[in-house]
Amino acid sequence: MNMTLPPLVIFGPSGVGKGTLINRLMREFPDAFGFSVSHTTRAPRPGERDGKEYHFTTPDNFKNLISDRAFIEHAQFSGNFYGTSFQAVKDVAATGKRCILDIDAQGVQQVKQTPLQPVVVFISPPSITALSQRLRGRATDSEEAIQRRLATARREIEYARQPGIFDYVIVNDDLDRAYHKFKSIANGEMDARGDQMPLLHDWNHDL
Ligand SMILES: Nc1ncnc2c1ncn2[C@@H]1O[C@H](COP(=O)(O)OP(=O)(O)OP(=O)(O)O)[C@@H](O)[C@H]1O
Repeated sequence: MNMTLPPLVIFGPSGVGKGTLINRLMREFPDAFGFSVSHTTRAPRPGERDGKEYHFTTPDNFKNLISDRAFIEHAQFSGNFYGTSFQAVKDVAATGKRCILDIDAQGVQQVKQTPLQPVVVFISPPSITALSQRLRGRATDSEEAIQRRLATARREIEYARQPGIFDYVIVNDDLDRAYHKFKSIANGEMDARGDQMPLLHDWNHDL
């Protein structure tokens, strides 16, 4: 059934719970969903295999792929290129799985310009205060990194608020409730429903 479903694009601010929702979906339906293998120009870390964790490539080759329009979306982070190729998404579809793309707002913009017709899901925090608490609760970042993530979050949310960006929004308030909605959208159920975009007007609270 999933062979006919277009790629599922998930985006939302860092710390909102995208990974948590996707991991749960993958655990419940290990055969139904898959991730595409991205290209990168960064060096492989010990244990990483070419074609498994990433397609490792040189900056020159990466630039050639860009000119050949091989990428659905690509971006540069800390001096390295990263990209998702059309071929990588096709490779997932060829296994009979629905491809999940967890990308940022800039990537969403790029994917929406391709003929893939992805289903785009924005994962929203119930409030900015909750988002900042989750980032702190995860305890993976310094205070400076958290402030940077919150600034980026603001841009992601502002992008998502523009008309016509997402097909569904899911407010990740109660995890079980949010997952239930996420699962029905991911499975392409006819009666799947998203949430309303929340106001998120608590930016200026003490975060
Ligand atoms: N509904 C929820 N209620 C409370 N806490 C949650 C909920 N969903 C996720 N969390 C917690 O919030 C933190 C951030 O979640 P997660 O790492 O999945 O976010 P993310 O959107 O994938 O972030 P990043 O983009 O940085 O990878 C984790 O500690 C997770 O356990």
